[in-house]
Amino acid sequence: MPRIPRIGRDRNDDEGQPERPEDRDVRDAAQASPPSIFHDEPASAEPTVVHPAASAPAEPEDDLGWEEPATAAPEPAQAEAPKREPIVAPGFAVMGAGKEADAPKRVSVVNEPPVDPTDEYAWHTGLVRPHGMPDAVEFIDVHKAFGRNKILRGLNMGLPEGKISMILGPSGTGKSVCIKHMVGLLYPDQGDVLVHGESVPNMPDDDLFEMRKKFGVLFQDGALFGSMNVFDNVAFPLRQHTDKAEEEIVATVSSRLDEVGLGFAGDKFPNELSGGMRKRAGFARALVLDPDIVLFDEPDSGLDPVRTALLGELIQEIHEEVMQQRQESGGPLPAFTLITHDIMTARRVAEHISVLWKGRIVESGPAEELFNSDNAFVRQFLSGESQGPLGME
Ligand SMILES: Nc1ncnc2c1ncn2[C@@H]1O[C@H](COP(=O)(O)OP(=O)(O)OP(=O)(O)O)[C@@H](O)[C@H]1O
Repeated sequence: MPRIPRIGRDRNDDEGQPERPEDRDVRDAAQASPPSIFHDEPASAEPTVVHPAASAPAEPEDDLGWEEPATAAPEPAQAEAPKREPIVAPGFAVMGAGKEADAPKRVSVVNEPPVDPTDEYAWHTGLVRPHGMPDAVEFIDVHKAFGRNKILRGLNMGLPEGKISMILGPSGTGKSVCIKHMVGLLYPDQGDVLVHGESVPNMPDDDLFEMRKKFGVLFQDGALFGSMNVFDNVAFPLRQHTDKAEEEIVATVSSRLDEVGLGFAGDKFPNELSGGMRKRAGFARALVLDPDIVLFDEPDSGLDPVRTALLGELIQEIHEEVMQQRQESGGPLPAFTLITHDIMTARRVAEHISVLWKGRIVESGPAEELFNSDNAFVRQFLSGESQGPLGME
């Protein structure tokens, strides 16, 4: 049985923490990593591998595999007029069926200024707008600190099944920390994280190991193993976590590589690929075990606007495809969750948005409703304005 990393369960500070999985080499990762979780380690940091083709690496061909974008212009957000929900006074009431539904319900006037502008949670209505689907992942009053640095401070958040959702929020607010809680690489100091209704922090190691098979994770830069070619990188979870015959592995990997437009690149090494190609290879690897939940940590970082738009389209296409398969097979509908700072990507791709700030949700709900929110923070963040509650602090 592979060793399950239990990061941050006993200690909260950086000093003296157990060795992080990110720091392990490929062999350790093979033993310790969940099936499709590959840590946020740029290929360039991997040990140098001399490969015939790598001795004089060709300039990465950025355009390989990409077709011309149909258009980079954003789709109209919705066909029908957005449904506006009443806004509640900051810090008081929550509508819908969220965990805060027991809070006193004091519905106030739309655009009411914050009760106390010096209150750092003045804009956190915590409004949970109904999305009509069960949650694949739920954070229930989660608190997490590293030493004195309190990152999650009472986080209540749901990520719906069958949707592409996004967690948006300022830098350093704890978005990546959320991903690590979902897959059991970090544990809450307080509160609970549920995946398909099961508590991750309370899972025995064997169950945790199985639970991780539900996830595919695409970390920034694809986090490919630099010592393996693209084919072997994508085949890695299948070889580690299934008993599939090599013939079946070849068929699965080839089909996943074709899907992401890298059918021709199986024998290339990560250092021969452009950033966009590495991300697509990482995406193919994240999908190879048919996960129920796919997590993308800033998939658009380092990509130009056109490649970003194309990656967004690819995510939508594959989500739709998996939706159809699951509707036919009856399995859980796929929950794709992206962490991004790119508002254009959010406008184009997101069906559900959670805005995270200071360790709590400001508002969450269907994307078109969030883009039409009357909350000044949400409005500022989703329009990228310099004026508003969010400053440089
Ligand atoms: N293992 C750890 N030990 C100590 N501090 C940590 C650890 N992991 C994360 N942090 C801290 O938690 C905070 C939130 O980090 P996180 O990476 O989740 O932010 P983020 O919202 O994803 O930011 P960005 O958008 O810039 O990527 C940061 O201050 C980070 O330094």
